[in-house]
Order: sequence, then C-alpha cells, then structure tokens
Amino acid sequence: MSNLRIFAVNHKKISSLHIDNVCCSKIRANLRRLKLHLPHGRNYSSLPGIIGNDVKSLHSIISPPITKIRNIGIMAHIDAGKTTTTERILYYSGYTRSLGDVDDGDTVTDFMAQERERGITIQSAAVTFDWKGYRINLIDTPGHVDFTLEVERCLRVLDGAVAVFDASAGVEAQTLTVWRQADKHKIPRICFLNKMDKTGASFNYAVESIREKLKAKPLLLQLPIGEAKTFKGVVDVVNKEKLLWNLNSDDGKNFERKPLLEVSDPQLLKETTEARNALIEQVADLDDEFANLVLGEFSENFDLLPAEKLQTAIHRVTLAQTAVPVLCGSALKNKGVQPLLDAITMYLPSPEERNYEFLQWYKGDLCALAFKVLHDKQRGPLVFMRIYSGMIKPQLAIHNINGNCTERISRLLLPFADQHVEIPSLTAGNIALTVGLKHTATGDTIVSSKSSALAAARRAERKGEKKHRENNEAERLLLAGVEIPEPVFFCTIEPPSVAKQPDLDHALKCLQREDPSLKVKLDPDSGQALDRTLGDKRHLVTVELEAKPLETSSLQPVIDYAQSVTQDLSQASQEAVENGIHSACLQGPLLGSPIQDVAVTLHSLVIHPGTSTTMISACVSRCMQKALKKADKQILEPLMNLEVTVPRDYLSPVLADLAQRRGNIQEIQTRQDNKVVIGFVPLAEIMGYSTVLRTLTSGSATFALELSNYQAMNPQDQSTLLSRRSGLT
Ligand SMILES: Nc1nc2c(ncn2[C@@H]2O[C@H](COP(=O)(O)OP(=O)(O)OP(=O)(O)O)[C@@H](O)[C@H]2O)c(=O)[nH]1
Repeated sequence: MSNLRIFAVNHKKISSLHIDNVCCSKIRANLRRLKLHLPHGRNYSSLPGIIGNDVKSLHSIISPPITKIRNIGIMAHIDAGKTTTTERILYYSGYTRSLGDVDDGDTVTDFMAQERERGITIQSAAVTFDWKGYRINLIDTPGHVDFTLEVERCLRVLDGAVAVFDASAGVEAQTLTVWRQADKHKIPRICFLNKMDKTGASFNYAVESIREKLKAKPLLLQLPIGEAKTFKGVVDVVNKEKLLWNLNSDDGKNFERKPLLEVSDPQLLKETTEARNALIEQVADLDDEFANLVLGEFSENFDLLPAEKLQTAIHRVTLAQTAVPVLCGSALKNKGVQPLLDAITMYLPSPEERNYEFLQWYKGDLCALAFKVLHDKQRGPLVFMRIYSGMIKPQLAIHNINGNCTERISRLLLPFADQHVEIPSLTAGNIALTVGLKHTATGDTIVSSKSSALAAARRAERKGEKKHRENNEAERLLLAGVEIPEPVFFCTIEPPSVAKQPDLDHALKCLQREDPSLKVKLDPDSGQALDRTLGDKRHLVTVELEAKPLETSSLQPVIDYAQSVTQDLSQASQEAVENGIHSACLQGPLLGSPIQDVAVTLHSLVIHPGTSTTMISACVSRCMQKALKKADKQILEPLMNLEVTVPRDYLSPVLADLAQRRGNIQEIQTRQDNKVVIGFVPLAEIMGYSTVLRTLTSGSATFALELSNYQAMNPQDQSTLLSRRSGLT
C-alpha cells in the first residue's frame, strides 16, 4: 500500500496531466497486481518514474512526444552480453530494483522458462522504460544462429540498434549475420564493446575488427581507462571528460564525471585531444554541413567546437549509416552502461526520423505491424505491435489486412517483460501490447478499417510506383514482410486420446500465430473400410484407378477421370474421391513422406446407394495406397539454396568441404574482400554446418539456406536410407 500512497501524493501535484480517473484506478490496480506477482524473489519497482518523485515520467509514459521515442534492439553474437547489458539498462533506468544475473537464471528479459533452463535468449521480450525524459522501447533479440528468423522479425520494427561485442573477441560470426540483416533493413547502429574487464579485452583489436570485418567506419566516442583487470572507466572524447566508477558502489549507479585537466591528467588529456580532433575530421569527411561549420569557424582550434555541434553531426552520420559510434564498458562489472543509454537517446533516431515510405499512404490513419504474439495463460493472446501511424486505444476495432478480418482490442498494456501496466492510448512510434486480438498473427499489418486500407491502396496506386502496381491490392498495403521459408523438417503429432484433440488443435493454432514458420497440415484419417456395415447401413464402393509418374513437377496429384466415370459423378462424390487421393498422397509408402509428381486416372467408380462420402474417400484412399505400394518409387530429398559469404583466404577449405557434402556450386561472386559461394546442397548434408563453417573459417564466414526444391536421391543413398529406417543397418 505504501506505493499507492506515494502515487496519490504525486498525482495531486500533476495539474497539466490529462489522465482520467479510470486510468488512474487502472494504474493503481496494476500496481497492486505487480506487487502480488514479484517473480523469483526479484524486486521490481511497480511503476518507476511514477513511484518516486519523477512526476514528469508519468506523462511521458502515457504519451511521449514522438521525438523522444527510441525503438531499439540489442544485437550480438551469442554470449557477448546482451542480456547482462539489458539488465543493467533496466536497473539504471529504475525499472528493476536489483541486478539480475544471467548465470543465476534470474533476468527480466529472459523470462521464458526454457530460456532460463538453456541459459540463452530465444524469444524477444519488448521492454519499455524512460531515460532522462526519453521513452526507450527495447527489444532483446536472440543471438543464437538457429534463431535468425526471430532476429529478422524483430529488426523490422526497430529504428535503431546497439551492437554488443565481446571486447576480447571483436566481431564474431553471428554478429556478421545480424549486422548484414541490419544493413538489409537499413537500421542505424551504435557499437558497445562489452567485457572490457575480461582478460584479453582489447579496445583497439575490437575497433579494428569492426573496421575490417564489418567494413564499417568506427567513430570512437570513448576511450577506455585501463583494460582487462585494470579497467575502471571511460573517457568521453566528445566532452573531454573522464567517467570513473566508484569502487565502493558495487552496483555502478554512482560514478563521477570530471573534465580532463592538464594538471591532473596530462597524458590522458593529450590522447583525448588527439582522439577528438581525429573524430572531428572523420565526421567532417562524412557530413558536408559539419565540414562547413568546422572549416568556417573552428578550423584554427577544434577545442573551441561545442560538444553539441559535434553530437548533432554524429547523430546525422549515424542516421545516414555512413559510420558507427563506438562506446565501451563492462556490463557485468557495472561500468559504462549509463553513457550507453545517453548515446542511445542522443545518436539513434526517433521514429519520425526514419523514412518509412508507406506512411504517406495512411495520412495519419492507424497503421501498425504485429511483430510478436505470445500466449498468456490469464490474458490469452498478447500481440506486440509497432505503431507506425495513428493511435491505438482499448475497445478499438481494427482491421487485419493479412487475415482480412476485423476484431477488437480489449486492453492496451505497456510491455514490461512479463509484467504489464494498463494504459489508455498509444500513438505513432510506440510499441503497444494489446489484449483481445484472437486472429492476429505475427507479421500481420493492422489498420483502422477496411475502407482506410482501400484509401491507402488508392493513394499508393496514384503514387504510381511500378512495384506496387504489379502486386495485388492487399499486398501493396502490407508492410515489408519477413520472408517465411518453406518448412523442411516435418513431424507427425497426434493426441493421446480423441478427447485431447481440441486441446492439441488449440495449442497448434497458438503456436502458428506466434511463429508463422510453423505450418500445420491435417492428415485426415483415411479410414479402413471398403465394404462395411455401420449401424444398419451398408457402405460399398468399388474403385479402379491408375497412378503414373507426371512429366512436369507438381506437389499435388493431377487427377483425371475416364469419361464413363464423369457421366454420373455428383459434385459431393467427386470431392470425396479427390480428398481420398490427396490424403493417400500425403503419406507415401516408403518413408511416410508426401508423394509428388503423380498423375491419377480414375477408370471406374461404383457407389452403393446410401454410402457416405467419408466412406468414398476412405475407399479411394485405400485403393490409391495399394497402387502406390505396387508402383516404382523414388525418394526425393530437400535440396537447399546455399549462399556462403567467406573471406578470400578461407575459400578453398569451404569449397573442399562443400564438395564432400554433395554440394553443387553454381557461382562464386566477389563482394568487397569476400567471396560469395552460391550453389545447392542436400539438406541432409548440411546439418550442423554452422559449427563446421565457424571452425573452418575462424568464425569469419556466414551462410544462408533456403529450400530450393526436391531432387531424386541416387539409388545407393536411397537404399542406405531405407535400410537405416527399417533398422537393418
Ligand atoms: N567478464 C565479463 N563477462 C560478462 C560481461 N557481460 C556478460 N558477461 C558474461 O558473459 C556471459 C553471457 O552473457 P549474456 O548476458 O547471457 O549474453 P547474451 O549475449 O545475452 O547471450 P544469449 O542470451 O545466449 O544470446 C555470462 O556468463 C555473463 O556473466 C562483462 O561485461 N564482462
């Protein structure tokens, strides 16, 4: 209750705030809820910025000006320290009251039980917090190579990103992958060289690897004071100040910021002045406006150049992605995280600084992207949305373009890891967490109504962009979607009993909404009956059909009817026949995999009066299965398109390895200092490739895989596979 009292006192002081009583009582109710659900012994401040004396924060939580919003993500190689850095960020911003520790499985963003168990971040959690009057929506992206699609999904909704590096390792393999993904989505970045306290940490080495491996231009905004065991703080190059963390304060909250002086720090001052001059020259090279300023007024003495002018120019250069600001610290040892937060607000763009082309079509109407769906036991599906334009409120009806359906948002929450605070509205630029949307799936575009979508489509059409004209109406309106690759791994699941079928269906539906790369197909039980009496009814079907190979490739069986059959075939019976053929083709006789490239001709069909369509399907399916059993068959295996980007020096071992994997190289391109190997490889040969490639190339290569098609296995491989399957070898 003490929290509520403090809130009430503060609330009296807020004269300019437009929050109605409903909202206040909702927040109070949430505070109560938050207090009751303190997870795992962690301490959470119920609503930081409200509880306490920072009244202004409450206003910014309800409706921050768009210029003060930063939608950012943290991206990195596995184990570089994203989670630890996020924890520190949340702690210093006041969202948590104690420091979480990944090694104890006790962090806010790694909230899924499985993540705790495995100690890696699988699903992104969006967290909202305030820092010095800015609202930061932070999305913790996974760093593991297997979850690249998840990273890509999150990157699309970011306006900026922090790339975290292990300062002892520099640029690692996964950083390369996510860096290229961020390039693809044109996301401005800043770099944080973490683990400066670690044995082997080297600022210069890490900076060099950013230059060499990422081909990026690092802007050194800080220099470390000490390295590895001696690391104790950083120099702010822009302001020529030293930031030292108080050794007596182990949570790193307190640190002192002092100007560098000739008397006390002559050497450090000299190095910093040199670094600042180099920085000014570097930025001037990249930004004409700044170059004019420097050459005009400050060419004689760079020391006179105000820090704000340099910061504004760095912001522009970061936005243009012609260079990346570099900072350093040690998240674990609580050093350097607050300046990182300052840099996020100072250098990364606000939503309105990003040039989202489609915004002009909506003219302020709602346009949002559902980028994540989570299922909460109590609240049902929770949909994380990035609002690009317009506003979202509880009870608002929205139109889902992808699903072509209209549904209602019941509540709007502020995402705070697994704790959420209810709020009355959210405007463009924000990340919203909505409750009540039952049909929206990850990747769907949300607008206010179908007519608003059509109006936007017309505007897009008038704009006359060729690429939009070519697509159909709905597609034109969709925000650039994440390409969902075709599935290559299949499994069959069935409930332990018929009673559990609805639960299984529900679980699969939920999973599909969360992860569109999961595709579920129903394999209808084809039944066993040919001639069967059910109750007092006799079901009898006689069918004669022929299955033969199809010349052209087709995933579905091509069905043909003899003329005598079509004469008296009803629509319902024809559907039943086709269902039967399709269902038989879903499970081939060799491995139970789907059959493709098959043509079926139905020569005769005799249906006893009163036979149900289910029985017709079952009979045709059985007949088809028998035909397939007798036919010659060939196993097809998934063939993947493979693209490996590898530095020249490592090309030979990569090619030699691919040859052993039955790889078929089509082309080798040159991209800067890298070679890009493009070809095909059977999926069976590429399992565990990321580890092998990392070893072969000292972590310098990256690769992308996607299903190309299915190709026939050679007879020897096929018989080995079949023997293995039947347990003979
Ligand atoms: N020495 C040192 N270790 C750190 C630092 N930051 C993180 N670590 C350690 O590095 C390991 C990985 O840290 P995480 O924060 O889980 O890294 P992550 O990048 O989130 O990892 P994933 O969730 O698996 O992608 C843990 O054992 C941390 O304690 C640091 O600044 N210095």
